[in-house]
Amino acid sequence: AGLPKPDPAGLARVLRSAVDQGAPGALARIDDHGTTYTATHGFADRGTRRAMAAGDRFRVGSVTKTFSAVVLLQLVDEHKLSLDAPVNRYLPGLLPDDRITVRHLLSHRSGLYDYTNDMFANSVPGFEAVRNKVFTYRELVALSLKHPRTNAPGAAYSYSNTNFVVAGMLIEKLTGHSVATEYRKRVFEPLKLADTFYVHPDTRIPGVHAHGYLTPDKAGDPLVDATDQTVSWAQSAGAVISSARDLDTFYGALLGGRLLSPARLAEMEKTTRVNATTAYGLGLRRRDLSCGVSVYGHTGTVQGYYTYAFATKDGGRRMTAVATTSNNGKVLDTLAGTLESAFCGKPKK
Ligand SMILES: CC1(C)S[C@@H]2[C@H](NC(=O)CCCC[C@H](NC(=O)C[NH3+])C(=O)[O-])C(=O)N2[C@H]1C(=O)[O-]
Repeated sequence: AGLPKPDPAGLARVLRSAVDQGAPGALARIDDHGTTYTATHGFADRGTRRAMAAGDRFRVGSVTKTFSAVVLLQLVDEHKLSLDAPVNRYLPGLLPDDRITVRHLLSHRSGLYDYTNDMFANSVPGFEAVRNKVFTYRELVALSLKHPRTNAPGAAYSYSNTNFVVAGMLIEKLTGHSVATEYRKRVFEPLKLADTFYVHPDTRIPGVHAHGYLTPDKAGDPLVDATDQTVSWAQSAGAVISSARDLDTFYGALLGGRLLSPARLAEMEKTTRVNATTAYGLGLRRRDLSCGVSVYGHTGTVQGYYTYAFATKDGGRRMTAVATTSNNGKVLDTLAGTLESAFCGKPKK
């Protein structure tokens, strides 16, 4: 309440710009206290030229990190895990520093190096080398531990996929189940997220979905259809598949207090400033918009898909926007404009 009305025309303009800047397709959905707005532009499939549909499924990338954080924070609520305990208490000998705590992982303050920096230094060859590979969690952690830590535990924010790979290991160790089972039992089923899946290591997106296209590093080279991949290089850090409707439902339920105790949700929203407009809590980003509104959610970048999925602090208004390319900074920056259209309304004249 008190928010400016959404600006559907502005939302549609942003999607058109994203497509003009190289995304084959784009979609957005706003759920605002019972009213839904959708917008689409371009193609879901360049081969068949099927038009983008607002209900198309897609890979959410690091939006997955909020799902993993929710499961771990539920385990805290169930007294099975302490945020300020050393990770090595639950996974003896895994990390080379007993001072790294669970909270450090979820807030990207552990100092654990992000192995994807090496993996995707050359975007297309890096992707082709792993798109059908299946990694164990320990293999991914080992790739990280080949490098020195980026900071002492808790000393600084430094985003790292490794943190949420370890989070997946914690979920499996503490529950005795796969992350797939825990996501399904604790989030997907209770919220009836019918478009949301964790199919790792299967490479296919179930049901009607948008194709995602990786932009090569060299200008002029053809886009690479990156739709089918294991996402085993990310798993609990990035392998969830969903839809705009389901991500709006998820962040609405999370911020509306349906998934965690008030105390745990408050801990999730306690943030470290990342830059002038962004701060990071526990598996949750806060973005401070031009109209003074702060929204909470996560962004995602996985080969072929950029995602923004954010909500107001009370979860009353949510927006998910997707562009079906990646490795294209102009598209990523342009797509951020959907947040302004959704939560700040028409630009002031
Ligand atoms: C912090 C981010 C941006 S990166 C992190 C995670 N995605 C990855 O780690 C994939 C990185 C390679 C993706 C690839 N890029 C290259 O290959 C570049 N050479 C492309 O664009 O398809 C995710 O998702 N997070 C984003 C987030 O949280 O917003």
